[in-house]
Amino acid sequence: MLQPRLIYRLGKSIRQARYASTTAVRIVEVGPRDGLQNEKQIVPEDVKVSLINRLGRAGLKDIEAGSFVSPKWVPQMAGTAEVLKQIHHSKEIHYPVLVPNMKGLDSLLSLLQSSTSAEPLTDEIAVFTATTDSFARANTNCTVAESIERLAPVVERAISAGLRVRGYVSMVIVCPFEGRVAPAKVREVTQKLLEMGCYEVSLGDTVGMGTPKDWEDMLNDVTGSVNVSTLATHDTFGMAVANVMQAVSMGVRTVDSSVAGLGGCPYSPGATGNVATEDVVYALHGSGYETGVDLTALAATGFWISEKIGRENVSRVGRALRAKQVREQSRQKE
Ligand SMILES: CC(C)(COP(=O)([O-])OP(=O)([O-])OC[C@H]1O[C@@H](n2cnc3c(N)ncnc32)[C@H](O)[C@@H]1OP(=O)([O-])[O-])[C@@H](O)C(=O)NCCC(=O)NCCSC(=O)C[C@@](C)(O)CC(=O)[O-]
Repeated sequence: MLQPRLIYRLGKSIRQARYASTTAVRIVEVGPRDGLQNEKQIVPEDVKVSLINRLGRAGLKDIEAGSFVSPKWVPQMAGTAEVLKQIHHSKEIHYPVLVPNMKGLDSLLSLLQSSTSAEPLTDEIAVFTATTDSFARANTNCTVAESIERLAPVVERAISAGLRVRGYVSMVIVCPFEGRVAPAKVREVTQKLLEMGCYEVSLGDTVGMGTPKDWEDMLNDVTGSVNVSTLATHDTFGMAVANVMQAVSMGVRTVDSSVAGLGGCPYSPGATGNVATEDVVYALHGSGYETGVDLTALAATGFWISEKIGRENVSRVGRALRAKQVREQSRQKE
């Protein structure tokens, strides 16, 4: 049974999601976590730190800094505590970190308690679950129901320690193991995360197969009862920018994306990176929305990190801007 306070909060959120009239869109940059977690090589901590600092200078206000997950499962995220200690903290920026269980929260809270930094190292965690048991098992070694049970006390304790908590639901359109996912399942899991105390829920098309019509149908169902203020859409089939614009046209005002299109999910076969932040920012700015992000500085950061880790920059906008820059430079030399 929902508590009255919660019903009010959900009711307010539905209105926000359905009738959002503001043109401001918040970008949650997930490259340093969702991007780098999937690289074959372990990216050195100083590179992760520089990446986060550069993204902050490009105007991003929410930058996922890493994970407190098991290093046996995702070795690429093992140095997150050091990264949090070394980044240049800005009061205006949130640096959420992924936490899968109480052990992860214990590690984070002891780090926060022992920190002598003037600024808190982070004020936010993100917890994650999925719509299907097959993916939940592959990603976290438990079913969806068990993950909800595992996360509830984590969320409660994080909130009482003064942290805000964001929720993720993976596989909101198609699951690589179980096929098409019913919107009702997305709604059910999203609602559970909100009832637990998550302030917002990110809906992830983790294999990136969804089309704008799939997103419209899913959001129409899910926004019937819960807040969907954010979404993460992977770009495997090249639909991600169109899907973002579909969701924004329906009132969604927070979008997760990854600079240079870095990454993917290590436990989702075939998933490529999240949609590139450069592509989302270009589409939004060109459609009358504001993000506060400096596209030129962001595109330069996309190239910087791609070169550092020897990976192709998959941002179409980043590549087009660079080609334009090269053309202009050679014209000046003539
Ligand atoms: C959840 C577990 C831990 C269960 O994994 P498990 O093996 O069932 O856990 P366990 O409790 O049996 O522990 C196994 C070992 O890991 C250690 N351990 C256990 N927990 C921690 C911890 N927090 N930090 C450090 N160490 C930990 C624990 O101490 C033990 O060490 P041992 O005794 O063998 O030496 C594991 O499955 C895990 O870490 N999974 C995370 C996988 C992951 O990070 N996936 C990527 C993120 S999700 C994603 O990308 C999707 C998203 C969010 O972007 C949205 C979208 O796009 O769809």
